[in-house]
Amino acid sequence: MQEDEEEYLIRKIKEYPQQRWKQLANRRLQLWGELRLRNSPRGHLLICVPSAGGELTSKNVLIAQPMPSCVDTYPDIINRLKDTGIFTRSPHGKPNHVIMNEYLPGQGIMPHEDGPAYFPVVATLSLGSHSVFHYYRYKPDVEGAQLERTEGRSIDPAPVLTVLLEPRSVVISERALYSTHLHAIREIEEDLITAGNAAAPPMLADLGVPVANWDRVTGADTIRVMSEGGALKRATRYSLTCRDVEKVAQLKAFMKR
Ligand SMILES: O=C(O)CCC(=O)C(=O)O
Ligand SMILES: [Fe+2]
Repeated sequence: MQEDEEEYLIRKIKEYPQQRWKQLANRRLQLWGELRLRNSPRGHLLICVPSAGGELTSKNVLIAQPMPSCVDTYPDIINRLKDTGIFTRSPHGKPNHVIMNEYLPGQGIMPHEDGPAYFPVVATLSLGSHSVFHYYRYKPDVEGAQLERTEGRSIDPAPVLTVLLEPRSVVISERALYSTHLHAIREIEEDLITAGNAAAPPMLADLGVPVANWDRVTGADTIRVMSEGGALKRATRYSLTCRDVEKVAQLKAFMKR
């Protein structure tokens, strides 16, 4: 994505009225697309309703909104993601659901799975600031324990993969990283990097984990910090997480009620 597109998108995201935003403890977000999600105690529960406008129904169901033009007209993120081929096998062949997140420096997102409501591919566009994204795995289940997918399972605190997300970049999570792993952004204001090279890649100084994509970063400052070490201060970051909601069966089931 180009800088002028990034600037435009950030301006549009910030222009949406206050009531479009849902304030969470550690970020705020807007939900867009054909379908909207409601949180449930078991994680993401899919609430499916046809695109009809309007707001909350008596059953506390959020009604869908059409995609905003800044993701499907200019810049045409939806079709550009479609053209990458990553959604070729998804039910609609392209994302139909976008979450816009805003993170201030020091804000992040706890380890979580995006869950089975979506086709297991998510494309995350970063705008305005870098961030550092970690993937985690669960610790092996205790023998004989019958545990739910996510509930009560402990997470191995050592990330299996750590990726530096540059502004205007997109990261795509799929397969095992989508289906069996968790992902998170730590709630810190800067990322301290130790100097690295091909023989010994740069690491996150406090975690001691390598930056997996260190040799693919493009920002001048970021390239310098990867080779010399140093701090990358986080600024306000916007992310667009784009997915295809898979469970059409759930949609039908809901509509019959
Ligand atoms: O903002 C991000 O990069 C990640 C957001 C996320 O994990 C989510 O919306 O499920
Ligand atoms: Fe997520």
